[in-house]
Amino acid sequence: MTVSTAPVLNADAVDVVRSGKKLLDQASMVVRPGEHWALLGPNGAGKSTLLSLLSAEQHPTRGTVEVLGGRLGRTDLRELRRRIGHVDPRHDPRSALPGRTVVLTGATGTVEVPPRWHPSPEEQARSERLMAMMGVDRLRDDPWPTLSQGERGRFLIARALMPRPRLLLLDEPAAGLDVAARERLLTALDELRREHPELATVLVTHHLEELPASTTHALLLRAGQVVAAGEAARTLQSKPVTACFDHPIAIERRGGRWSARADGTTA
Ligand SMILES: Nc1ncnc2c1ncn2[C@@H]1O[C@H](COP(=O)(O)OP(=O)(O)OP(=O)(O)O)[C@@H](O)[C@H]1O
Repeated sequence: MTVSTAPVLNADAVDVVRSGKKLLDQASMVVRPGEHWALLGPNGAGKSTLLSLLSAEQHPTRGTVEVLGGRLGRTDLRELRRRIGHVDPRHDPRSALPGRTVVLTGATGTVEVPPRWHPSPEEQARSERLMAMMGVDRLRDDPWPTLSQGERGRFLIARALMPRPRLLLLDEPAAGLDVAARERLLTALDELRREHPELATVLVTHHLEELPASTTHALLLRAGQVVAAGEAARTLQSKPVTACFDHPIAIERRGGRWSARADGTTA
């Protein structure tokens, strides 16, 4: 089997200007199948803005963005969005859907269940498999409002995987999780990446501790500009991270995972 190396994402010299303010300034990023990118930067750096382009929700003001071979501005964004797995922590169904139904809405790309829509037996079976993989099958009947943040996060990853996306975008998936829930989530992401070697992912976070060991690449953003981008082993180093956060930060990598602390402090 030949594995395609054509980029899954290709943003080239992108500017985003809103209300006269440059939110992204000549930002470029290329993501290939099997790569797992971390998108890091301080508050207001432009991470969400970049993610909104990669998820085909916004157009750039200048520059070009290609997602799964479709050029923003020349492609039907709704059709494109259906092919992207997007884990958005703000996902908020209006009705108290059980967790299993929220997963099924990944097949329709909608927040609620469309009228008169019924899942096929294949969709039903896939949703069951994905809930089991994410370790939430025992919570399948629990209504969404009663689920904890960590449980919702895992349901949302299962939901995002329903259309078998080649690209999975994760917006701060570990935010607000306790340490055990975070570790379970990161282990599940490592396993997911092992089981689907062609899947590409982009994970946004403020915290290096929230990066799975399977992270292969990183892009550091500051004030809308790319400070560093490339292989994680080279990019997630004290010097570029210090420049990105404008604060002396020492990075350590142990057992594949990263940690950060203010430089110059004693342990
Ligand atoms: N529509 C808009 N008009 C003007 N400024 C905006 C608009 N949307 C976002 N901004 C500003 O753009 C900057 C980048 O925002 P963005 O949400 O992309 O940053 P972020 O890196 O995701 O931040 P955080 O880590 O705090 O979530 C911020 O200063 C924000 O206030």
